[in-house]
Amino acid sequence: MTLLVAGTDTTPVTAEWAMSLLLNHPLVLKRARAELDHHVGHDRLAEEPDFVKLPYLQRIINETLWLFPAAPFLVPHESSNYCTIGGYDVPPSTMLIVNSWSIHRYPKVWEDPESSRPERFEGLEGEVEAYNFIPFGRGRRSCPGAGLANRVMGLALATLIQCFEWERISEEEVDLTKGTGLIMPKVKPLEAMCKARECILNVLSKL
Ligand code: HEM
Repeated sequence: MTLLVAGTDTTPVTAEWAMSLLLNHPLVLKRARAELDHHVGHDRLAEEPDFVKLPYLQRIINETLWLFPAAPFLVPHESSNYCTIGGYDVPPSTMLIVNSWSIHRYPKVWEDPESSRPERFEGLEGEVEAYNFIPFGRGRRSCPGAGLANRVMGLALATLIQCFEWERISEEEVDLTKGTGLIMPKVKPLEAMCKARECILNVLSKL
């Protein structure tokens, strides 16, 4: 049951935030498409083994998880012993809630925390754990689906970017207001316009 609840909405919600950010930052979208065109080409869809050659796509995923972590308060934890956190004495059996949203936007740790810049993850591959980046939690109870979620998001975003031209439905930026709920949804579901890319019609017609 936990697997179903934790694994169903989190990934699509994150993909929706990612597409919303890309529509508001067409240059980032253009760069992601150029990376895909260069390393995957126009004769097939991106596959998992391609990911090592697609660092910018991974930075876009990281940036999305960083700005809009699907579980912004992780899952409540409980202290098993006396401990001290940030100078506070915490007795055993205390419910502890970690606010990843605030940690990700903490200006003493992250430069320019409110803006969307996938480039901030450049050079941090494999080191992000040391940089207060905890969209999947940390430690023994961290998300067991992190690897799967990263791969599914990678494949979904790569396919959407590779196969379609994307545009906002108006000049106005996509509304990035976050809604309430355990899994952070958008207040307004994303609406966008897309058109199949000429160069990929051949691949699409064989699906
Ligand atoms: C973007 C996608 C996802 C995000 C952001 C996410 C995030 C999280 C977070 C923050 C936690 C709590 C970690 C903690 O409290 O330290 C968690 C727990 C969990 N997640 Fe995910 N998750 C995602 C996708 C998935 C998927 C695809 C699955 C399974 C197929 C999954 C299964 C679980 C389970 C079973 C737990 C509970 C682990 C435990 O209590 O020991 N998650 N996830």
